[in-house]
Amino acid sequence: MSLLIKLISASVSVANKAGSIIREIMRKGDLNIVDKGINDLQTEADRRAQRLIVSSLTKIFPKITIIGEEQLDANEASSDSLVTSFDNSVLTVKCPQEYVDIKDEDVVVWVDPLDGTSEYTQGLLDHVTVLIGVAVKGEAVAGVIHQPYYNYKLETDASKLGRTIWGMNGVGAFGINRKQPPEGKRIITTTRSHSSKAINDSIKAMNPDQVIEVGGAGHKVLLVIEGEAHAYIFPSPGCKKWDTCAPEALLRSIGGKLTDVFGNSYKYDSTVKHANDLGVLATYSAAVHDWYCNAIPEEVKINLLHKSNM
Ligand SMILES: Nc1ncnc2c1ncn2[C@@H]1O[C@H](COP(=O)(O)O)[C@@H](OP(=O)(O)O)[C@H]1O
Ligand SMILES: [Mg+2]
Ligand SMILES: [Mg+2]
Ligand SMILES: [Mg+2]
Repeated sequence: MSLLIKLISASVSVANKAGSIIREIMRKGDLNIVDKGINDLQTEADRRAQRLIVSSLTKIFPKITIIGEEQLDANEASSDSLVTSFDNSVLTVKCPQEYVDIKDEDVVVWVDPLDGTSEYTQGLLDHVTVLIGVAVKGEAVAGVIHQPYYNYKLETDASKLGRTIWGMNGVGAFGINRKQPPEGKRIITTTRSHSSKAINDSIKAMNPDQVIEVGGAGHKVLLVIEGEAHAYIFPSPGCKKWDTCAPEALLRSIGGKLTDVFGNSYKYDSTVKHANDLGVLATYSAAVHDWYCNAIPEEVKINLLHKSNM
């Protein structure tokens, strides 16, 4: 069994339990919110989900570097029992030849225990995802996106609540049906809680038919994959490597693309800067990516570049 398939399989299992914790904390209603900066919230769910994910994956893969969004006291153990099981459906997949021989030290796992925290605290629950991204030699190769409240408005059947999607370069994506967005239209999805003038100016320059403002990098990439939007536009600083690693890998596995505003892929090795200073641009197909890239005003791009060098 290849290391990568085992790692994705374990990530799917632990992401599912992290989702249960996120639902449990919301049900009990004690979110214990702190602001880490300006409009940068953290709840008990972010903390508990990250402890579970990092401790569980570390137990199985002690030599792999794992980087999580939340800065937590390393001495504080997970209060939840660890997940050391493997998701069987992933284990049946054949690892592409190019990844068969990768070593622990080639791998970095990027964990966003709860993406869309702002929306979580406001009760916009289907914006929330758990993101586990796997980078190999600096490249986003596989991603797990768990959406704990998928179907929560439609379903009364608890067994249908939530879904887990995963994808790997050279293998494809599972748990989601890719759909082409409507032809002859331009639908853009973007942030609802971290907007800026640069974002608004860029969207205006794209002359869209519709703009969907929702929370979460993971959630917006799912909208792009399911054909609800043509592109996810965020020409602003604020997103970090744990926001984009899993979404980038998942998108790539189905022929889409996630880059900075210049069209360059981000790197995900353990020494990279965590901030995605040059913004995020994601599209459903690599063929349309350049159009969106070129439509972002030059002034917006230059400003991002200047700020990133400061
Ligand atoms: N200005 C900013 N400050 C802090 N985090 C930001 C940010 N802009 C974007 N992000 C983070 O990027 C992710 C996607 O943002 P958005 O939902 O606004 O599109 C969120 O992840 P988290 O919810 O995991 O923190 C969000 O916090
Ligand atoms: Mg956060
Ligand atoms: Mg996030
Ligand atoms: Mg988060």
